[in-house]
Amino acid sequence: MVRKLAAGNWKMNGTRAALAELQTLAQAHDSPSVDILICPPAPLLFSAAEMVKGQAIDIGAQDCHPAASGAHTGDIAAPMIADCGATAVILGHSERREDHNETDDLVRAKATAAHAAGLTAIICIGETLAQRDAGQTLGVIAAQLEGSTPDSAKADNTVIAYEPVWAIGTGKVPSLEQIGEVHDFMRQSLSKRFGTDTAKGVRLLYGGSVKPANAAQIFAVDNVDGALVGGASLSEGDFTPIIKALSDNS
Ligand SMILES: O=C(CO)COP(=O)(O)O
Repeated sequence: MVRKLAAGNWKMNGTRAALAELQTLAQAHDSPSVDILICPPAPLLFSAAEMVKGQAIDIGAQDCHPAASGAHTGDIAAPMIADCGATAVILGHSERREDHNETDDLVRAKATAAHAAGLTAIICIGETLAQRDAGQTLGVIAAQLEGSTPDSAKADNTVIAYEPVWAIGTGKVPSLEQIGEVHDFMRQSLSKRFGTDTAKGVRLLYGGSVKPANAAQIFAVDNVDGALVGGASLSEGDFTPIIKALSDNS
């Protein structure tokens, strides 16, 4: 059984003052039975990583460039993220696919760069409501999973987050059957491509309106190994019950 993962995506929220929330979280979870990852905005990466040094919380970024360095104004390379003390990077979030026209090919290149820098790539995939309504969910998931996951993926350097676009920040959550169907499908697809051992070890997170009130039910679904949490990760008071629900389910 894999170790469960509670990951918080702060998105474009938080200045240095928000690090107090991280400190409270670190104090509250001295030796948790699940892995905890916080992904703050890039300007906070170094301070956040310094703050949690020696504690049971890891820090991740929210994007990286596919190149290791070069003339790419405003971008951040994977080795720079590692140099800050972060250990992971979220890639292919639907907000980046939408805001920056990110394609599966680009996400795959970024994930390859993340792996080369020793980072865990958290690859996000998920269907829109129109795609779900048209019965295309598993087709979309298959294409994004195949297209965005590089050959360098291994159990210990890759996490897949299923985030239905229509559930992000909306308070709407798929039914437990719908979540289970996609997670089972992702596990089977990974198994076909990478073999059973790797597929079993890659953690599959659910993301989209995970809150203290619905976390326990979601974590009870087969093949859900944790969550990628947006809004509810911004306050320790909301994130802690989600971590607890996950650890109760481990
Ligand atoms: O996009 C998400 C995490 O990456 C989910 O965001 P919410 O938890 O705010 O719906």
